[in-house]
Amino acid sequence: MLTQLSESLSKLKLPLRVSLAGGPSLDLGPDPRVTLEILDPLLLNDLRQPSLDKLGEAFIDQRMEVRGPIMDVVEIADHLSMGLLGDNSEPVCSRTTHDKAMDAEAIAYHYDISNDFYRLWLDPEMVYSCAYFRDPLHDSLAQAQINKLDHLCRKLRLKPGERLLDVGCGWGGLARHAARHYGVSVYGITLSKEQLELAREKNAEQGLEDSIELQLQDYRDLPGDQAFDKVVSVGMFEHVGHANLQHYFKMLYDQVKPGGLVMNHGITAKYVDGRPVSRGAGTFIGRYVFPHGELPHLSTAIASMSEEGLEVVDVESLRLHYARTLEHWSTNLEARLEEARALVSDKTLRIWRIYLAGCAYGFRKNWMNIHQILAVKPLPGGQHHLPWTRDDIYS
Ligand SMILES: C[S@@+](CC[C@H](N)C(=O)[O-])C[C@H]1O[C@@H](n2cnc3c(N)ncnc32)[C@H](O)[C@@H]1O
Repeated sequence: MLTQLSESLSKLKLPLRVSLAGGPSLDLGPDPRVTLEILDPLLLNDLRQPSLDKLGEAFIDQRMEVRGPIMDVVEIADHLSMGLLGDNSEPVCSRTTHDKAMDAEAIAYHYDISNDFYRLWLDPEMVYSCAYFRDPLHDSLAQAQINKLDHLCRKLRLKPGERLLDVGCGWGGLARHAARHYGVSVYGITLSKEQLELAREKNAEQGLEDSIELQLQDYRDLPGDQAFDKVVSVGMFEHVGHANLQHYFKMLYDQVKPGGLVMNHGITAKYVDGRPVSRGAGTFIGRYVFPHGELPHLSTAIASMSEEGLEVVDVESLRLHYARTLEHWSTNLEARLEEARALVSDKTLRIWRIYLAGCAYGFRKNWMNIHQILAVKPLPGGQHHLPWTRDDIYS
């Protein structure tokens, strides 16, 4: 059976061994670093057109076993796929009309799997978004996450006594950093019950309950009464969807006082129409990792913000920072697989292993980007009080 495939596969010259369980094997090049062991012979047919979603699915459904470092598995799977399919983007964009019930379900699917599982591979403050490697050679993940929290607070020019809204607050790392180091009071919202519980515990342990209030709330239920000096949203707008983007930015606009700042930090698509790249990788993420997630292009995000009256003042790409962050997360998880097995199902663990290593690879390859977009809500006369240079952020 393997011989039927050998002609198309062996011309790829990859450090890959393909084997049939208990049967023959085929080396596609010398010194294979990775082995794909086919457990279900029907899979051989799929290997003729090996899209990344099909390969990923075969792994999570245990129709195929992989051996070798997970980063190598992802890289070689991509070369295999590209060698046989070419370098195509996915033709269609998967878009949904999001409603609150659908989004709550999607968030529970991803975030409510187990706090202890996330604790295994995130930094101590459990920040679940791109870190900021000021010193790319020496910064640990923990240091880079502190750098990121501080970078956001500095860009937001937080001052003692101000009120900050954190939309999609996760386990509360940014709220605690801002309250402790910048003297602000924070109102944060999440849709994840598990996150909320642990975030509140962490706030209490650190004696910050008086300055931080966290609630289980959808961004569409915020009151819109301009009660906040600053608004921040980190790693959340990927859940909003193109159909709701305009409304989402209107909600952020409505929460902030005139003259206030809004920071949106999120993953953005490579292509302007938001279509995913890379032979099924986006399909896999949408199906198994972030249901109904959508990545708008930077230009779409900026256009929506502008339409809602937010004046974009600064944009920063952190693409390589996110590749590095995901490498740390993946390495941490790979080092603790036994503990992880006790916390989540085998299928979930396989999905998260592929997702972390695959996204590290994808950011490195420029399949998607991530941008911090800072905007101001101008005062009625059009002016604002931002400094005339950016020296204050970097001093
Ligand atoms: C990737 S996590 C980022 C968490 C946090 N900002 C951080 O950097 O660690 C995304 C967060 O967005 C929240 N979220 C997603 N959709 C939401 C919605 N419709 N309303 C409120 N929060 C939402 C999730 O519950 C989660 O807390």
